[in-house]
Amino acid sequence: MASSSAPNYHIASIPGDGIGVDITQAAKTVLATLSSASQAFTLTYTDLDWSSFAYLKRGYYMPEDWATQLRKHDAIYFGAVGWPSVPDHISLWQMILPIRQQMNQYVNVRPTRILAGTKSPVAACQKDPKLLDWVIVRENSEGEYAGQGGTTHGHTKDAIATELAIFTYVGIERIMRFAFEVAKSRPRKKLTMVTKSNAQRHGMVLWDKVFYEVAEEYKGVVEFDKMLVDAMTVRMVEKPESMDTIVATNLHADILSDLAAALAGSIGIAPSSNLDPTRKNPSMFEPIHGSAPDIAGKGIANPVGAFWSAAEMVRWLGNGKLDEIAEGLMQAIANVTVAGVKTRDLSGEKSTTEVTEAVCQEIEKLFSKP
Ligand SMILES: NC(=O)c1ccc[n+]([C@@H]2O[C@H](COP(=O)([O-])OP(=O)(O)OC[C@H]3O[C@@H](n4cnc5c(N)ncnc54)[C@H](O)[C@@H]3O)[C@@H](O)[C@H]2O)c1
Ligand SMILES: O=C(O)C[C@@H](O)C(=O)O
Ligand SMILES: [K+]
Ligand SMILES: [Mn+2]
Repeated sequence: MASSSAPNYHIASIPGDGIGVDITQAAKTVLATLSSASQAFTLTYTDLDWSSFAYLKRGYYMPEDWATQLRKHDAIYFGAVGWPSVPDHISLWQMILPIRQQMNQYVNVRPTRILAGTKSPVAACQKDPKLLDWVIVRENSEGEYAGQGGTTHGHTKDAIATELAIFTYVGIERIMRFAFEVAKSRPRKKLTMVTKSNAQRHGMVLWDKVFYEVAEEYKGVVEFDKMLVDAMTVRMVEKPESMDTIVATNLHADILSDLAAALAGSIGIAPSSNLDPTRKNPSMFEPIHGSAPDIAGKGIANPVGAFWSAAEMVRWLGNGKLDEIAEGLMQAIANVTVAGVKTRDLSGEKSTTEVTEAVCQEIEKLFSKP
């Protein structure tokens, strides 16, 4: 039992589809152990069956009052959405993207580093895993994800379809400011801005301009530079140590964060925090990966990205008061990977459940009082 002074948080749990269900279950098990072992917080869940399965059965992902329901919670824990029997743009636009937009989660923080006991495909990082330690700050509300565009004559060969990339001064300024603050809070105090302003001459030019305006305020405090997104992929592979915090548009950061995860060893370890920095709406925590239909139901999904996301949720909820508890969970994960208890994507042979149990045991050891 947690001590009576421990804060209780209300969590909306949305496992979603495929391995989203397995890894959410695993994360809840680990969070329950963290709660009882640390006695520092408790969680109360609302389990929401918003999924592609439910959509196929009843015709909608989320009920009409979904936003009101979510706003009753302190945070949202999300698994993944998407299933082959529903077009991917339907599942994304009926669940994850409206949540990110309407909950004002305009920042998506995606840290990447090489976990102890795991191997990067980058040769230099195999010798020195510390070379790769990044935080990608993804703009989470605009760009190609603004939802503007349309199709006419869609049923004929005269079809026309547009996808408008939207960039606003306000949207760019707030993400740049957030990214500079992240960079400033980290030991290396370094920010790399990713762009494509050579080809995209309107939105991306505004993106660059606002970046340099905000940068003026951080001169001498944060070191900063600019990369075109195509060259960025090369730099990530060849000079990982030359970067620390990275800020990129919604689409660019979506792509770069999958690459970052693969360079760190596996897509299965990477977390993300969809944040409303104003704290007026619940923020949402989820691994960056999807529902992985190819391995769903096999019990082999790597739960580490879900655990790391859970650690970030605890950190966010505590707002400075639960950092040590979140670090404890990260330490428990590292102890487990170092011991070789890993899923197949990390060249191990353990199941989701075995990794989960091992992390719970480590949590209990770390927090047990002498
Ligand atoms: N935020 C989200 O919910 C989200 C994110 C990405 C993709 N999706 C959706 O998920 C579905 C599948 O997309 P996809 O295949 O492009 O991407 P994916 O991330 O689901 O899978 C890509 C590859 O990585 C592997 N993988 C992913 N997570 C893993 C884990 N935890 N452990 C071990 N292996 C893992 C998968 O087996 C697959 O081979 C689509 O419907 C897509 O729209 C949703
Ligand atoms: O944002 C997206 O495009 C969905 C998914 O790929 C993600 O990274 O969350
Ligand atoms: K996800
Ligand atoms: Mn993605």
